[in-house]
Amino acid sequence: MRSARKPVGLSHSQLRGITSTGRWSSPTLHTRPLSPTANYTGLLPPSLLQATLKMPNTTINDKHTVSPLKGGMSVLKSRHINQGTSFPPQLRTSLRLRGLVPPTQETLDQQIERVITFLNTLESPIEKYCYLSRLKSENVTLFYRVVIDHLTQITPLIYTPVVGEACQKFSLIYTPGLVEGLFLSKEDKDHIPEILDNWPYPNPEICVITDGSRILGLGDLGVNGMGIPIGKLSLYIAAAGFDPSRTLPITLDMGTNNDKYLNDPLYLGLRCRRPSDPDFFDYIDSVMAALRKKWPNMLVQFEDFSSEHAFQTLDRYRNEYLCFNDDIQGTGAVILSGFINALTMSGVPLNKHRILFFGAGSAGVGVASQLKDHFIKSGGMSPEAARDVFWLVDSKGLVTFDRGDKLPQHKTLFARSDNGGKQFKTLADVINYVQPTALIGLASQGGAFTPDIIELMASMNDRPIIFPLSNPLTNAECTFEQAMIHTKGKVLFASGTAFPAFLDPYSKQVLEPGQGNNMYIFPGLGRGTVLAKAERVTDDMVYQSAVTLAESLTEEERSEQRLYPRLQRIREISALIARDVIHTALREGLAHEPAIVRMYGASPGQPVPAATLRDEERAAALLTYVQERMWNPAYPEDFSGLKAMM
Ligand SMILES: NC(=O)C1=CN([C@@H]2O[C@H](COP(=O)(O)OP(=O)(O)OC[C@H]3O[C@@H](n4cnc5c(N)ncnc54)[C@H](OP(=O)(O)O)[C@@H]3O)[C@@H](O)[C@H]2O)C=CC1
Ligand SMILES: CC(=O)C(=O)O
Ligand SMILES: [Mg+2]
Repeated sequence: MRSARKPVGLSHSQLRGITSTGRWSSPTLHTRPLSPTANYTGLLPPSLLQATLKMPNTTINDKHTVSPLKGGMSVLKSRHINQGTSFPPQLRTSLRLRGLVPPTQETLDQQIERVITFLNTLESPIEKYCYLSRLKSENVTLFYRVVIDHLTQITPLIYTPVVGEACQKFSLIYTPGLVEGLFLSKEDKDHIPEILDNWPYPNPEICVITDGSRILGLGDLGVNGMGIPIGKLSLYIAAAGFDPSRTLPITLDMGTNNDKYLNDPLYLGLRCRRPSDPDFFDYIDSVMAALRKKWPNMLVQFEDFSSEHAFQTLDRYRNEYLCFNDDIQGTGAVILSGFINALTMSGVPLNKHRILFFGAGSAGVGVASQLKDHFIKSGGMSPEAARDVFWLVDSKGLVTFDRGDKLPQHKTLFARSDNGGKQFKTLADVINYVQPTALIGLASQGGAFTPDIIELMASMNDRPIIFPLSNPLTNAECTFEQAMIHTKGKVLFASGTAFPAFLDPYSKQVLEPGQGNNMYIFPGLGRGTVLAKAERVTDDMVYQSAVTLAESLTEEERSEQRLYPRLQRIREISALIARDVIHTALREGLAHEPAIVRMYGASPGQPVPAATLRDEERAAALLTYVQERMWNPAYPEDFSGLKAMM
C-alpha cells in the first residue's frame, strides 16, 4: 500500500476553507475522500493521522497509509448513519460492529434518556454545549431527536444564550475532527470555488453566513462567530425539518477589530483588522457569485453582520439572489407577530400607539420598518403617519435630524424632525418626552430598563408593552420578573432569550414570558422559500410569516396571555409559515416548483389569483405537502441503504 509517489489526495491548497490557521488540523480530513494509494506520512502529523478514522470508508494501517474499510469504524464514524447501541444484532454482524459497541441493543428512546440523564449531570452550560456538539458529530439522528423531544431544555444550550458563550470561547473549545461549517478567509479570495468543492455534502439547500462582526449583542467576535450559523441551522433542522446534510454554515474570516482576539494566542482567525468597505464588498461579491455558480437554488441567510453592512448587503443582493437578512427581516417579522397579539391585549387602538426603540441598529430599524408596514397595511395609515409612530434611541440619545452628527442611512428612516430643536440624552428623558405605549430594547445594554424606567412605563399605560429583546441573557434590558414586579403584573412582555415562568402575585397565575426571537420565523420562512423554489424572498413573504405566526396561537395559548405559541409547537408552526410563504410566492408569480404550481393549476413563475389561493382543500393539501417533506429524525427500518458498507 505504501506509495513511492509524492502524496496525493489532500494537497495544501485542497485544505483551504477547512483550516484557517495554516496549521494542520484534522477537520481537513473531511474535505474529500482520501486516496487509497496515497502516502499521507509527512503530509499529516502522525497524531492527526488518527483522526482520519473519522473519514467514512477509510482507515490507517500501521505504516500510516490509508486504505478503504467497509463497515466497522466507518459506520460508527458516519454521523448520518451511526446508530450506536441501536444497531440490531444481524446488522452488527454484517456491518462488522460486533464488539465495537456494547452488547445491549437500545431503542432511540433509551438512548435519549441516557443523553438527558448525562446532560443533567454536567454543571456548566458550556460543558453541555460541548457534549451536545460532540453528540451531533457522532449521531445526527439521536442529536436531533433529543433537540425535538426536549426543545425547551435544549434550545437555550445550542442557541441563545449558551451559543453566545460558545462563540466567545470558540477558539478554545474548538475540537479537531469536528467539521461543522466552512471558513472562507479573505486570503483565500482566489480559491473560493475550490473551498466550496471541499464541502463534503452535496447540494445544500440553505446556508447561514456571518462575518462575525456583530455576534448577538457580544460585538465583533471574528471567526469565533461560527457558532451562530451552526446554531441557526440546527434550528432550521429541528424546527422546520431541513435535511441536516443539506445545510451549510459559513463564516467569512475577514479579520477582526477585537483586540482581545488579535492578542489571543489561541484565536483561530486571521490576525488582521477588518478591511475597508470596497474590499469588504469586493470579497463578499466574489463569495455570493461563487455560491450561486455552485448551488444556484440555495437560500442564503445573512446573520449577525455589523449594522451598516447588514443593510448594505441586503440592499445589494436581495433582488439578485435568493437571500434575506435574519436580523433585519426575521426579527422584524417575529416582533411584528408578538406586537399584533399585544395590540389586541393592550386595548389601545393601533393608531394611538407610540413606539420607542432603545437601539437603532439592524434589528431596531428592521423591526420598526416591519411594524410601519403593518400600520400602513392593516391600520390604513399613510406612510407619513405610520412613520411618525416611531422614535429611535441610539448611543447618543434620541435620533433626530438636527442632533449634529451624520446619521447613517438606516437611521434617517425614523429620525425625528419634530423635536423643536431639543435633544434628549437619557432614556428617562426620552420616555418622558415621547410618552410611549411600547418600549423595545435592541441595544445590547443589559439592565438598561431599570425599575425606574419600567415604573415610568407603567405610570403611562394600563398595559405597557415592554420587550427587552437583546441577546444573550446578560444583554437583556430587564428580566421578566423585574418587568412583572415593577408594572404590578400589567406588562405585555417578550424577550429575546427565554426567561423562566413567574408566579404573578396579582393574578395568582404562573405566567410564561413570550420569547420574541427570530427562531419562530426563519425556519418556516426558509422552508417555504426553498420548497417553492422561489426566485427571491420578498417583503410580502416576510410580512406573511409574521401574520401567520400571530394567528397560530390556540385559544388555550391566548387564555394564558401568551404573545407567541409554545415552543414545543414550533414544527407545526414552521409548517404553517412555510405553507403561507409558498402561497405568497404563488400569488407573486415567484414559485417555480412544478409539483406546487401544478396543485394550483399554474405554471412555474405564473401568478396564482388570490381567489384560487383561498381554496381550503388546496391549502390543506399544500400543508400536507410541506409536512411530508420535513426531515424527521428516526432510525431506518429498512437497512438496504447500508448495503454498500457491508
Ligand atoms: N430577539 C431577537 O430575535 C433578536 C435580537 N437581537 C439583539 O438585538 C441587539 C442589537 O442587534 P443589532 O440591532 O443587530 O445591533 P447593532 O449593532 O446593529 O445596533 C445596536 C444599537 O444599539 C445602540 N446602542 C448601543 N449602546 C447604546 C446605549 N448605551 N444606549 C442606547 N443605544 C445604544 C447602537 O447605537 P449606535 O448606532 O449609536 O452605535 C445601535 O443603534 C443584539 O443584542 C442582538 O442580539 C438581534 C436580532 C434578533
Ligand atoms: C437572535 C439573533 O438573531 C440575534 O440576537 O442576533
Ligand atoms: Mg442574529
